[in-house]
Amino acid sequence: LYELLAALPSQLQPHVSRPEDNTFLQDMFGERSLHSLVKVKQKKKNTELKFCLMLSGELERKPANGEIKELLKLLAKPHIKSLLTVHDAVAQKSYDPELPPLPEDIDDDEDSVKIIRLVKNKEPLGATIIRDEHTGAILVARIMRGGAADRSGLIHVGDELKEVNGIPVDDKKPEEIIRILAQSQGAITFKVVPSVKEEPPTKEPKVFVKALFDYDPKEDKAIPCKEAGLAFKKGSILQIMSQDDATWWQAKLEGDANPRAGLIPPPSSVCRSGFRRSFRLSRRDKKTNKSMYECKKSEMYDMADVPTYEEVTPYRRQSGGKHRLVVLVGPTGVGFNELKRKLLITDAQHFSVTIPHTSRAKRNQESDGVEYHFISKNLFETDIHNNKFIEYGEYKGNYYGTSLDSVRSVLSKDKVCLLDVQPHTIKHLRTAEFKPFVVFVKPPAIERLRETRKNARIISGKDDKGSAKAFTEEDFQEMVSTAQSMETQYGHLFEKVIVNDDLSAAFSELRLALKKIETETHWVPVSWTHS
Ligand SMILES: Nc1ncnc2c1ncn2[C@@H]1O[C@H](COP(=O)(O)OP(=O)(O)OP(=O)(O)O)[C@@H](O)[C@H]1O
Repeated sequence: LYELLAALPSQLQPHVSRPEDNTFLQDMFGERSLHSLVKVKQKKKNTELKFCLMLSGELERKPANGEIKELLKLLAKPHIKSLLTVHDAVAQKSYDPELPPLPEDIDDDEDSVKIIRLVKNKEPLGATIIRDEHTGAILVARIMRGGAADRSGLIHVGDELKEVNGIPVDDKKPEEIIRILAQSQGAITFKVVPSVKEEPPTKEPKVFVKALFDYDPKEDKAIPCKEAGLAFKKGSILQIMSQDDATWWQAKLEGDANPRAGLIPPPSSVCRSGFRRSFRLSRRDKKTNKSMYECKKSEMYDMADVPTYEEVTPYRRQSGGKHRLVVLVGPTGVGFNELKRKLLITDAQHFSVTIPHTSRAKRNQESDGVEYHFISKNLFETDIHNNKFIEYGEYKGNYYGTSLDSVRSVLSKDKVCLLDVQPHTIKHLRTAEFKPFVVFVKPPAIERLRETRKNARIISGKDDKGSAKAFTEEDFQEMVSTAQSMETQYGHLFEKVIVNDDLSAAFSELRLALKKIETETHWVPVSWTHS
């Protein structure tokens, strides 16, 4: 290149008619710095560091202007020099894996055989295998989305595995093959007969669900490969990566950097066992459609009733938009009044509570629509009949209740409505209109209740507010056990659990949670955003 550059002006001369062109070419190819650069680059093992040093030399000879000075200063910095030294050291190494030569004994007739070479690091391959019951062939059963096998694009579901690292696998059990794979490091060679049908690459699906139960593949006897399972907790957000297989879905935990999906049980295979409402996983026998797992007859509730997954989507309240209804649930006496009172004191403009209805007669000092909406017994009963109440009850022959309209009235004033209800009413409130944010207020351990509630008083009965008494040991026990059963039965509906141990800590936690749902993006059921 250097010689060519030197020879070019004279070589080109016969083809140039105008003298200016000639001068231009002479100047361009005769330019000293161009020659230096070519010289520098030509030295075969030239490194970036040397290149820069030579460049600096070149630059120093130029008339100094601001930019040249700055460049020289930059190139002289020890950081740049060390960066280049490191670059050179790295660039000279070869990082390609050293692959063993291809096996020579490939049968020419077996034109459908594919030799695949994968380099395995510590991560698993992300594929499962199965023995075909009829042919006895070892087949690739699943490719985990985003795993090493999937990313290679070389292995597909249905491929028949013939050899691993030259070891024939026909006579091996899947477990033995897995052991061979687990022991292999670096390059692994597979000999496979590709499946006839090649799956078209699918786009990454964007379906998110919230898990409504805990799942641990280690405890699940039905999963074909425990390592391929994805453990999650009630409330986890999962991205469903594949539902192609009706017996096992593939999913990733939302926000998890690991690209490899794991197996999760599809909703149809989750059943409830016992009154504890713990979840046991079952697989159904394809022929008899009977559960292969023992879900006793008495435990076989309506499958649709078992909370499994709920499709969710990111949601953010538009500024100035309607607030989500804040629903507090928990055992009586746990501290709703206290928490609501504190919120109302801190910001009465922002928070509000509903005004209940009653059929009892108005007292002198009371006014309609302030303490209560006073209505006749007849009208109260008609309203009950027309499902106007979220909940209602009778006390000393009078009705008391909270109406849906009383909630609407608060929300329409752009205020946050604080409502405490029995947990069984949550499901009626879970609509796009109310988008309830359900907070479970949980009592602390009984020892802490005894300590913190020494001077506390229960306000029993809504009418005679004077009759406040101290908590008894039975009250504490009931509070704890009610909380426990509420959590098992309705836990999947709680978006936030706050333990009311230290009151001010519980209050701060509640305030922060409310602030977050007002201002930040969070997950809500898809159905709430469709209306
Ligand atoms: N974290 C706490 N520490 C100490 N005392 C508390 C705490 N939380 C609430 N209390 C006290 O417990 C008593 C009952 O609280 P509160 O009236 O708020 O309960 P509640 O859940 O609203 O009851 P109800 O369900 O009967 O309306 C009150 O005396 C209150 O001051």
